[in-house]
Amino acid sequence: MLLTVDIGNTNVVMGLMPTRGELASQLRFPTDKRRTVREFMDGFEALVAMHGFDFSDVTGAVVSSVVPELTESVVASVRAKTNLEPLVVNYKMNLGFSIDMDTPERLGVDMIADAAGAVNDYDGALAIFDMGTATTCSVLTSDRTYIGSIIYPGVVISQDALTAQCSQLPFIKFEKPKGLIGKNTVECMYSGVLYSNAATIDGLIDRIADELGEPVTAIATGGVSRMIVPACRRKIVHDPNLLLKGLWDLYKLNA
Ligand SMILES: Nc1ncnc2c1ncn2[C@@H]1O[C@H](COP(=O)(O)OP(=O)(O)O)[C@@H](O)[C@H]1O
Ligand SMILES: CC(C)(COP(=O)(O)O)[C@@H](O)C(=O)NCCC(=O)O
Ligand SMILES: [K+]
Repeated sequence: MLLTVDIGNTNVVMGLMPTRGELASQLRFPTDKRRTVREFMDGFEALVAMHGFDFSDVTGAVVSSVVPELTESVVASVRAKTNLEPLVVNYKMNLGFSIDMDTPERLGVDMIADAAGAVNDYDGALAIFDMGTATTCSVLTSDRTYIGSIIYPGVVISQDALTAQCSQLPFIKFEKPKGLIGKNTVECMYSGVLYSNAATIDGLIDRIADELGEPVTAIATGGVSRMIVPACRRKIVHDPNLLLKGLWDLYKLNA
């Protein structure tokens, strides 16, 4: 069974993965750069105990991090608890695709993991939307080359910025709007969250397909994708476990 850790800008997700992409046990911490090795060790303890597993069930470990400040603490805690050297995802390992970017060393490893999972599951050119703290779109051509990405503010942080900057706009916790055209402030904001993000994705898919000169398979993943994808007009495959599948595939290719 694989121990996985995905360190994102909002959440750190620890998991135990017995089969590709499925977590038998998971623990989610808010990302806080002050977290200590001891806290992560306690987290692994809880993760393993939660479903009656034991550390001896863990045969490998893989870490993906877009928060460098936390990577070393997580790696040290994995070592301490499992005696295993975790595979830390990076652009130089065997990926199953090539990267054609100016600075591949800067490419977010969450996007690398998404792409690694996607090239095994989908044919043709790909546009992979990962909706977390930021929304990212990774573009791969049909010859399995990662040619670039698009990065813009994520659904939740863009909403929070709107509320923070506008005196008369209340803080909202997203709910599905009654319709496109709102009749009161909160309904107008619900509509804005949903349809601005959905329309952006639709528009980007069209533009990417135009630029590549071929149709693309669009895939969406990440914490908030579930609420946005249903409002999109383009065909989009919702694949919530894509990054986890990528971690499994990267481990198989590199361990
Ligand atoms: N299932 C969900 N439903 C609603 N909001 C979510 C869900 N999962 C995550 N979020 C919110 O989406 C934002 C991004 O979270 P997450 O997907 O964990 O991002 P990251 O991988 O960047 O840490 C956070 O504000 C989080 O609270
Ligand atoms: C774009 C990101 C901030 C997304 O992070 P997330 O929303 O998953 O926390 C992350 O992938 C990152 O820091 N990337 C480095 C810049 C780049 O990919 O070019
Ligand atoms: K993201």
